[in-house]
Amino acid sequence: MTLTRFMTEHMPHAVPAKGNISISTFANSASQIQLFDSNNMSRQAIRRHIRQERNSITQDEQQQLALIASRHLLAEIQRLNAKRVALYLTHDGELATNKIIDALWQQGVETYLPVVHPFSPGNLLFLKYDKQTEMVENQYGIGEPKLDASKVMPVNHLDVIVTPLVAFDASGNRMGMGGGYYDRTLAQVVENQPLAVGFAHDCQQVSKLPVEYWDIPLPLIITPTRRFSSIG
Ligand SMILES: Nc1nc2c(c(=O)[nH]1)N(C=O)[C@@H](CNc1ccc(C(=O)N[C@@H](CCC(=O)O)C(=O)O)cc1)CN2
Ligand SMILES: Nc1ncnc2c1ncn2[C@@H]1O[C@H](COP(=O)(O)OP(=O)(O)OP(=O)(O)O)[C@@H](O)[C@H]1O
Repeated sequence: MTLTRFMTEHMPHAVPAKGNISISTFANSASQIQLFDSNNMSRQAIRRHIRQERNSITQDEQQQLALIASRHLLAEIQRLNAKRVALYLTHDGELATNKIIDALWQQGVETYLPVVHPFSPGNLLFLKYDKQTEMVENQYGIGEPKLDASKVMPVNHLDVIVTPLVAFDASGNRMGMGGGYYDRTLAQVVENQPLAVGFAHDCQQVSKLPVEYWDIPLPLIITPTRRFSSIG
């Protein structure tokens, strides 16, 4: 299917939501999703439960879901005319990014990956990632570009940060792996430059996340079936 035809057939249908968040369901998607009731649960308990859920998705399903979600994400990136996009390499059952990375390379969009900062604890650097990039494993066993100062892109020069997460809610609240890495990164963002886009499985949505003062809500979240947006 061509991308144009795909986009015409899969334009989301907006449904009014609480507050200023609009939730759209992509065409051909199941409209009823059973939300995990996270009320009164600790952050740690929610994290443990959702990590188990996303790790129980089979490899086949994961690839199918990632293909669908990647098409939606690619459409957003094209709509924004983004030239520099930070992504992540899939870990611990996260929605796979390999297809979207390939598509962006084909289109000449620059891609970047997070690198755990070597001496500033809890912080990330974003390094250019292409076919030639020399990779190493970080302390969590996730591949990252070998440190090279000439490959570092300051956060405010990125157009989009595709943000990994463990759990989210319909208000755009996000909870990650617990290191505060993306909280610190997103704290540097001014007026959605770059735009932080959550990318996650539907099963990672919970009814309501406990929010801490340092948590920064995501303006846009894409799942295989839905788009949660506070930016139109
Ligand atoms: N794919 C991906 N890359 C990413 C992140 C992410 O969430 N996903 N990060 C987002 O911040 C940063 C790394 N943060 C991480 C924090 C904890 C664990 C983790 O697996 N923790 C283990 C305990 C490991 C230990 O104690 O040494 C665990 O909780 O089981 C992984 C990544 C940067 N890169
Ligand atoms: N902007 C910030 N500046 C300093 N410390 C922060 C900031 N944001 C978060 N932290 C600290 O990071 C720790 C982990 O936060 P939290 O559990 O919300 O991480 P997370 O969102 O799950 O992880 P990640 O952002 O890496 O995916 C907290 O103890 C918090 O105090």
